[in-house]
Amino acid sequence: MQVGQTLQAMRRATPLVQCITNYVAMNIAANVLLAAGASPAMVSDAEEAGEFAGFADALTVNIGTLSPPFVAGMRAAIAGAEGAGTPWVLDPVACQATVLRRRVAADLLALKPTIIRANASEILSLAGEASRGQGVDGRDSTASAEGAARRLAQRTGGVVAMTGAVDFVTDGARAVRIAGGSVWMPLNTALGCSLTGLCGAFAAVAAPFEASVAALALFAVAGSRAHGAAEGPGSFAPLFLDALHHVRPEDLDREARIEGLEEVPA
Ligand SMILES: Nc1ncnc2c1ncn2[C@@H]1O[C@H](COP(=O)(O)OP(=O)(O)O)[C@@H](O)[C@H]1O
Ligand SMILES: Cc1ncsc1CCOP(=O)(O)O
Ligand SMILES: [Mg+2]
Repeated sequence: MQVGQTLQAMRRATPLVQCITNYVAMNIAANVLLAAGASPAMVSDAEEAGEFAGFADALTVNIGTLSPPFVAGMRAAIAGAEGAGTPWVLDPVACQATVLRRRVAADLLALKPTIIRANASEILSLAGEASRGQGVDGRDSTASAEGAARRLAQRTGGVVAMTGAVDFVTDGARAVRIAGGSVWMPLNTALGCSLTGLCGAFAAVAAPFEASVAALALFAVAGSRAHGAAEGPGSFAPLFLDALHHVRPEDLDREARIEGLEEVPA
């Protein structure tokens, strides 16, 4: 898969990505998008979110710090994105944890996100299966949730980009696994949320499956590079931002560890 070409297209476009994300992630995700080559804007109030989504290049919706005003903003923005034919990405943070989260995640899922980016525990919950997630932290392996991810993709017609020690991306028929990254990534809060934003940036320039693979591969390669120079989660964070910025398209093609899987009938 031509992930390098997709990275080049994303950087050339510098896509405007509207991120409705949580209070924890706002600053981190904005810096991740800027370092990678996109243009983030954290715009979530219902009074302007729909208007903004009408001209943004992509929208991402994250339920990390849920409240009624956020939900109203999400709904307005998704309507605006759909009206403009703009791709949108759902990040169902901790959707297994509470009644409110399960309900809002199910409501948003019914609006058919272009891409769902989540950890394995969240994917299992969205698919209606038992989840061992602890709050925002995944506690299930992606290997145990590949079937759930495929079923979810088939049900929604979107792409599922599931992350963990090994990532798994599927559109219900095609699937790949992506290796790499660092054990210090889950010890840096909001990196998953930031990756959701990056999926939006790539979805602005590529089809959802290819966009998801490129975004996750860039994270994996940058994470592996930063791991080599870091001493722990603290020193990892700035090195990871630098790596996101410095990975060139040809580096991504060379270093990405993407395993294509056999296609299953949709
Ligand atoms: N044990 C691990 N080893 C390597 N990379 C990991 C590991 N766990 C998560 N990652 C990477 O961290 C990023 C965020 O994924 P994840 O932690 O699953 O999301 P979330 O923060 O939403 O739970 C992804 O790029 C993923 O590949
Ligand atoms: C800690 C926390 N609490 C509510 S949202 C959030 C951030 C979760 O980020 P991620 O899912 O990327 O780990
Ligand atoms: Mg998350």
